[in-house]
Parts: sequence; C-alpha cells; structure tokens
Amino acid sequence: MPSYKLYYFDARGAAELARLIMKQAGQDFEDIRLAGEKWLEKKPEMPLKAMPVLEIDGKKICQSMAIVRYLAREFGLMGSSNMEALAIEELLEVFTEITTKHLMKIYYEQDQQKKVELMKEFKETGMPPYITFIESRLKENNDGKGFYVGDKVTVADLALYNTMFSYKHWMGKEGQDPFEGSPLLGEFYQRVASLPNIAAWEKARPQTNM
Ligand SMILES: N[C@@H](CCC(=O)N[C@@H](CS)C(=O)NCC(=O)O)C(=O)O
Repeated sequence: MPSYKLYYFDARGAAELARLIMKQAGQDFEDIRLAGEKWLEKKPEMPLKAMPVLEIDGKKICQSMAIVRYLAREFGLMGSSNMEALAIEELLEVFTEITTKHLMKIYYEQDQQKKVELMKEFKETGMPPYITFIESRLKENNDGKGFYVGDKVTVADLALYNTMFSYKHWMGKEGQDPFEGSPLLGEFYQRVASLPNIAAWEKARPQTNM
C-alpha cells in the first residue's frame, strides 16, 4: 500500500473531497496544512506551485480533480460499471461548472452587501436548474432513497455531500443556502453524513471557514 501525503492550506476548499475519499476508504494519510512562511518554503517543490498536491510514495501530483479521480478508482468509489462511472463523472463536471460559472464571482466579491446579493441570485436563479438535475438523477436510482448511483457509496455521494456542507456553512450563514428547499437532498445529506467514517471525520477535522 503506498504512503500518501496531502498538502493544502488549512481549509476544506479544493482538498476536502480527496480527504473524504481517503477517510471513507479507511486509508491513512498525512493531512499537511501549510500557511504563511511554511507554504512559501514548500511552494517551489510543488509541480505547479499550487495546492492541493498528493504525494504518493514520494511523487508529487497536482490538480485536485485528477487526484480525486485517481483516489476514487484506487478505493473502488468510481461505481460498478462504466455507466455508473459516467453518471459520477457527469456530476463531478457539474460541480466544476458551478464553481467556474458562479462561485468564483461570489467568492472574490469584496463588498459584503454585493456578495450577499450574488448569493441570493445564485440561490434563486443560478442553482435551481442544477438542483432539479441532481434530484432527477438521484430519483432514477432507488427512487432517491439510496446512493447517487448503484447500491454502494461512490465519490458522487461524497462530492454532493461535500458541496452541500460547504454551501450550508458559507451561503447558509447569510440565509442563502441553495439546497435548503430540497427535502430529497436534505435526506440524502443526512444519509452520507451518517456513514461512520464520514461522521467521525466531520467531528475530528479542523474546523475551518472554507
Ligand atoms: N486547477 C488546480 C488549481 C490549484 C490552485 O489554484 N490552488 C490554489 C488554492 S485553491 C493555490 O494553491 N494557489 C496558490 C497560492 O495561493 O499561492 C486544482 O484544481 O488543483
């Protein structure tokens, strides 16, 4: 079994899905959180001078979603068929699209009042088509009462849970959590949050804003 070190800032951010995969799989890893001087010291060693970086037996690999896909394949979380893998990839791409089309604008807005207005717009018009899509995919499997695909947990479940957690603890603080109107996804969230390894990590992980 290779040894894993995951380098990132002291945040959930672009590293948390990789952490969740390893936690769900029961895989030990070093959760290295760099800040300030320590990050500047380490930065030249990173392939693209950015994080997250996963070090596998001494080899440093960058790009968060490549890391996620590698770990998901490695730990059997990429579905049980090519069709399941396709639905999983589809959802991962949806989250990438939402991030680039909507979240970056909100994240980088400096004016707090404008930021909340952008969150409201995202909740009211940006996110609803994606929520309808996610709900319909979820309902295609076990009437929405189980996992995102198939009959066991996959990286799609972890990615959706991670996104919902993040919105709840970010936009939710401003009363703008776009998922709060979906009971189906609310129940789904509780199912994933109750998985023993995920529940244990949610308690044990450093509490960070993002
Ligand atoms: N496409 C890359 C983006 C990596 C990236 O831009 N990471 C940011 C943090 S999320 C970073 O390390 N920035 C460099 C810095 O802050 O010095 C990925 O998904 O891993």
